Amino acid sequence: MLIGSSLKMYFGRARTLEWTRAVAAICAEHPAVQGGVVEPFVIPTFPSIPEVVAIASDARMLVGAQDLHWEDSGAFTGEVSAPELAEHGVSLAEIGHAERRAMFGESDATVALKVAAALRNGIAPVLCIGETDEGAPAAAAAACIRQLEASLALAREADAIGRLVVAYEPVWAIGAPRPAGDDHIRAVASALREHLADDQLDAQVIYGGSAGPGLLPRIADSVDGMFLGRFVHDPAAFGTILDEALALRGAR
Ligand SMILES: O=C[C@H](O)COP(=O)(O)O
Repeated sequence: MLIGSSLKMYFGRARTLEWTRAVAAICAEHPAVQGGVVEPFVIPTFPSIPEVVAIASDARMLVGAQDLHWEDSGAFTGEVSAPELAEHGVSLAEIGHAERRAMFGESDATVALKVAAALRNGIAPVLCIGETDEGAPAAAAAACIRQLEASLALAREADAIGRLVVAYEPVWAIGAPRPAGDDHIRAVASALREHLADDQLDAQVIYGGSAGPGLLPRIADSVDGMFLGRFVHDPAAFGTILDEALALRGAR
């Protein structure tokens, strides 16, 4: 199970490091992490990456970036390349989050460029997809598969291989009081898993969107992990979800 959180732009440097130290301390002691049941990750803002990598690596936590540019170098003021992120020890990069699509004009075309850039640089894309409006699971799954394939178009043309994390995040469930319904998540995540089952990319499907303690046991048969936000701002909640993952492993 891949379980982690994007800190978005919620915290400054001090709180980012405080949160990472607290979660790293939990992970360093937790049998779910140390026993290999859970691979934890954290995705801080760009400037905090080097300090977060230093804290996280001792606790077997992966570190991600919240975005990257699709070119490997050049005159792209304000952007950050995949090769530079890799130099910093970043192994995941969030691509196409709903907030970036809605507020910063990201399209499936730019997402496809970024996914290809991540894969060619050995960084696993955390490719965020999800339907915009609440509706029937079958329609949501169809929309997500269309978005997924559009986002993978260039990687497929390049015959890319590597790890792919698909973060299923229904847009209507992000920043909400509660996650999407269990049956909805299970139906869409299962369809995505089935779609990717024989893929040459090594794909995992994780769920995000107002997720917190209590959700994983209800959807664990359909997902490979969780993409957490506000509901793990208290580090103890991260520990609770690790407990849940461990209990699920024990139950199998
Ligand atoms: O990156 C995480 C997701 O967008 C979910 O955030 P949220 O749990 O705060 O809704």
